[in-house]
Amino acid sequence: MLIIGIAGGTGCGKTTVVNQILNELPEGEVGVISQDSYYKDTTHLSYEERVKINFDHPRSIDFGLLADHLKILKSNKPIHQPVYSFVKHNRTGDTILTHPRKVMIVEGILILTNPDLRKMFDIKIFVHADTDERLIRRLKRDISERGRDLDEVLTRYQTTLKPMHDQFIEPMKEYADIIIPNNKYNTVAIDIVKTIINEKL
Ligand SMILES: Nc1ncnc2c1ncn2[C@@H]1O[C@H](COP(=O)(O)OP(=O)(O)O)[C@@H](O)[C@H]1O
Ligand SMILES: Nc1ccn([C@@H]2O[C@H](COP(=O)(O)O)[C@@H](O)[C@H]2O)c(=O)n1
Repeated sequence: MLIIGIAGGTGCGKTTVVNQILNELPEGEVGVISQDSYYKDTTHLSYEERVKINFDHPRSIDFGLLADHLKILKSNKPIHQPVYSFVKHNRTGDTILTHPRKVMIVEGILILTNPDLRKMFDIKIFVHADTDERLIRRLKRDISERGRDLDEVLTRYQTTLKPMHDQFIEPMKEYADIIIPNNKYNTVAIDIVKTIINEKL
């Protein structure tokens, strides 16, 4: 199994890059795990308490469970990937049965901050988009898809998102094997990653 880690700040285009990679590759050969599925279970907290969580700090992620799941997949067994709700700020209680594939892609803002995970990735990719571009994309996406308003996104951006990005996410470029510039759609970089994957399939 080839495990590819794709990191980068919120709105840089990780999910889009993953979908572009999957597009045209043989169905059922490449699997995806999202770090978002591994936000810690916060059922014991009220909604008001959950809203205040710093979701851009590594401690918000259950990296132990994520690493365990990757090990299980590596041993050719399926996992139950939790489903996360950005509206409820919590896991839904549902899971998605995720089967091992020849290539597994793990994507998320903080996945390169965890040394155990870093060791498991055969290829580490960092997707870069400029800060203003990411904020614009995030604003549009969170308002249209994640049930947020302008004030919520901007307040979260100023209080946690930007400081956490500068402290934890941007420095992870150092560990990347490949950095994909993604201010514009980058078909050349996507084709290179697809070629690497096709060699493995
Ligand atoms: N290269 C790009 N140019 C313009 N818009 C993009 C680009 N990549 C992604 N987007 C858009 O930006 C938003 C955030 O992208 P997404 O892939 O969800 O980012 P991430 O997963 O890194 O948070 C989405 O609405 C997506 O359509
Ligand atoms: N309940 C939550 C959980 C996370 N976030 C934000 O999601 C971002 C990471 O997801 P991407 O798809 O953008 O990579 C992260 O910056 C968190 O702030 C949230 O808003 N609410």
